[in-house]
Amino acid sequence: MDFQSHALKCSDDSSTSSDLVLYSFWRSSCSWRVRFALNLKGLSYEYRAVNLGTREQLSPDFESLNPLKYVPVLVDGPVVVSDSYAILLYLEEKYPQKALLPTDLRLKSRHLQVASIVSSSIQPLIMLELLKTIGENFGPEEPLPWAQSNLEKGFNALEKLVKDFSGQYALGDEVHMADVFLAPQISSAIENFGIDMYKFPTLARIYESYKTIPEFQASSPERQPDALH
Ligand SMILES: N[C@@H](CCC(=O)N[C@@H](CS)C(=O)NCC(=O)O)C(=O)O
Repeated sequence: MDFQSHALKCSDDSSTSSDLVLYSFWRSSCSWRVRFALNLKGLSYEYRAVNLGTREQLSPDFESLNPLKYVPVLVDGPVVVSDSYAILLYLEEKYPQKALLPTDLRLKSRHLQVASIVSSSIQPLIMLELLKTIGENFGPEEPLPWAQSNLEKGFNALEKLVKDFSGQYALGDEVHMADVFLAPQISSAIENFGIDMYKFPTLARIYESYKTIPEFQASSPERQPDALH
């Protein structure tokens, strides 16, 4: 794939929302957050698959889009932004329809806290590359309990943070930023790491609600063009 041509195209300033391009990998939970948010905001976008299986993220062309060599990357005309948290804040400001952050500061801060816990204190500790390194250095039986204990530590905190605020979703009856981060992470915890959600009753309950949201369903890994079935 020619990532470079896109990076060059981004220097052209004449963009509209129809210029949105998302660099994504179907199984990436970080990409899933952005797909979910774009769907919630009703924004159409061009999907460009970056195959993490063949390490396409390491190509010089992709590196010119994101020097950290991770998906997701969103390109919006002249703007290139990577990192799901930054992308979410960018989308929120540029496309205020279907707000993902409430105006109430107390609630807003909790949304940011939940999103940040998922993206900084859970997902980086269970990344595939890290688990591979743990397996190679400490034995093949080590990665799974490592991942499970980090997921459970994070979910314990998240359960406490959402329990008294939750409604149909994490922090009320509207799908907001906390949900955009929680839904893919809970799905991955169950599907990839065998986490039993009974210890986290609020998270388990809201996950059942997520599964019925069309925008969440459409953003799921198996519905992406690069999904391997
Ligand atoms: N904090 C970043 C993390 C991005 C990230 O870890 N992406 C993973 C997929 S979920 C990736 O691209 N991994 C490729 C690699 O490890 O080389 C975000 O939220 O977007």
